[in-house]
Amino acid sequence: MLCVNNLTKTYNNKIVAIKNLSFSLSKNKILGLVGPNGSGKTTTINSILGTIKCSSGSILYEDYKNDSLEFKKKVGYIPDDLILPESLTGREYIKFVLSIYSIKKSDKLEKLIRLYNMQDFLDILIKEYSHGMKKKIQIITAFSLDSELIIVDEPFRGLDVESMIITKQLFRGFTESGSILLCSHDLHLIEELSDEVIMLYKGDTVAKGSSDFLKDKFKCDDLEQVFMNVSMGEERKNEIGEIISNFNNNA
Ligand SMILES: Nc1ncnc2c1ncn2[C@@H]1O[C@H](COP(=O)(O)OP(=O)(O)OP(=O)(O)O)[C@@H](O)[C@H]1O
Repeated sequence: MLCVNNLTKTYNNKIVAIKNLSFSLSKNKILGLVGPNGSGKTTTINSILGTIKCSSGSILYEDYKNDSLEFKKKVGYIPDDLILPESLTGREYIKFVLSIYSIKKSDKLEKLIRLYNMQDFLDILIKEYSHGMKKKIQIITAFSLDSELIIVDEPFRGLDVESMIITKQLFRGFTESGSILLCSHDLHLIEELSDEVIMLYKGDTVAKGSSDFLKDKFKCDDLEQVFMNVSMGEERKNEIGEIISNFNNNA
């Protein structure tokens, strides 16, 4: 189980990017992390991964701190950015990452390659890949490792319809033994996949619970409406409504 307790991060410019965030993510669950631009999602992910130091709070996976080797073995990550070594082929890249984790042979790898239909592209340089192919290589690599929890940031961006369907099924299948922290601006996907959702706004946790709980609590039909409720004031909602309704008028 991942336990984040009172996570706070203040950057050097005094911006408090995340305030007292607490949650736990247990095995077999998908937790959706959402919020407008600048609400603290990346800060949260980077703090969990230990790539930035939090100002206060604690982050544990089981009993392991996030700077431990055990934590890094158990917690995987698929970033939103397509930062990949462009001068390697897909096969070389996967082999390189597996070697970092001392994995000589992954039974899952061949299945994942076939799942994403990437067998004919593995010996091509990554710089020649399309956006979606890069994303697929990131997903294939991450799911080839022995991680128990995978943090995924906008995993569907750039994927074609078939790959999106496959990825959703892969995520659900993965939770038979593991867990996923899913960060996305796509609230329909978040609602479809997540057991629990955390909504951030300017670093604060403004909503937390299952989609059904949140829809009930805020008397909304879907998570987009909940999001509008918790991350926009009435004034902003009215302003948007007014601009849209007058958009095609010359007035
Ligand atoms: N390295 C940094 N130094 C100073 N301030 C930062 C730094 N990184 C982020 N911030 C600030 O922290 C706040 C949260 O940023 P963060 O990147 O975590 O948001 P986010 O929810 O991931 O946004 P987005 O949806 O745009 O990716 C913002 O106000 C941002 O300007």
